[in-house]
Amino acid sequence: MTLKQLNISVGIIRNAQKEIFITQRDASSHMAGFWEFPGGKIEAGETPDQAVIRELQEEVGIDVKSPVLLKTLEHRFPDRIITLYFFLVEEWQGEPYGKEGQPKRWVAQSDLKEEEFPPANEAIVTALKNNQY
Ligand SMILES: Nc1nc2c([nH]c(=O)n2[C@@H]2O[C@H](COP(=O)(O)OP(=O)(O)OP(=O)(O)O)[C@@H](O)[C@H]2O)c(=O)[nH]1
Ligand SMILES: [Mg+2]
Repeated sequence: MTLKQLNISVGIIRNAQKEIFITQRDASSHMAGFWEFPGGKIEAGETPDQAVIRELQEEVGIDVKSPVLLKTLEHRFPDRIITLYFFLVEEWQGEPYGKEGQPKRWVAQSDLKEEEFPPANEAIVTALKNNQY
């Protein structure tokens, strides 16, 4: 079996109080029940920046301005290999909400918990908790 290769852009939406907006993955999805940074698959012909802007409009209803790429990493799951582009989003228009009905919350950056996120997020969550970004 050949592994699925996916390229994913996600947005770390951070407000002036250093809180981060996270959403919970649907029960029927890959990594169901885990919390995530909103985002999704980069489509053919799209750059990672374009994908994060589109995904955050579709999933949380905001217009992202100047996303900043913090880190790129590859993660191998049993059934797929994903390349993740993590963008810091500090400028946007609108108020983020769970546009697809997904649970959401704002969490202080220092209170993020690695175990609430998919395993590929571990390093970036640790770095955020330690105020490296
Ligand atoms: N959005 C998001 N996906 C993540 C994160 N960490 C992580 O491993 N993933 C994985 O990256 C992939 C993202 O796909 P997605 O389900 O959000 O894709 P999508 O929005 O395009 O959804 P769709 O397939 O319903 O169109 C999933 O396999 C998911 O488990 C994260 O922080 N945010
Ligand atoms: Mg998604």
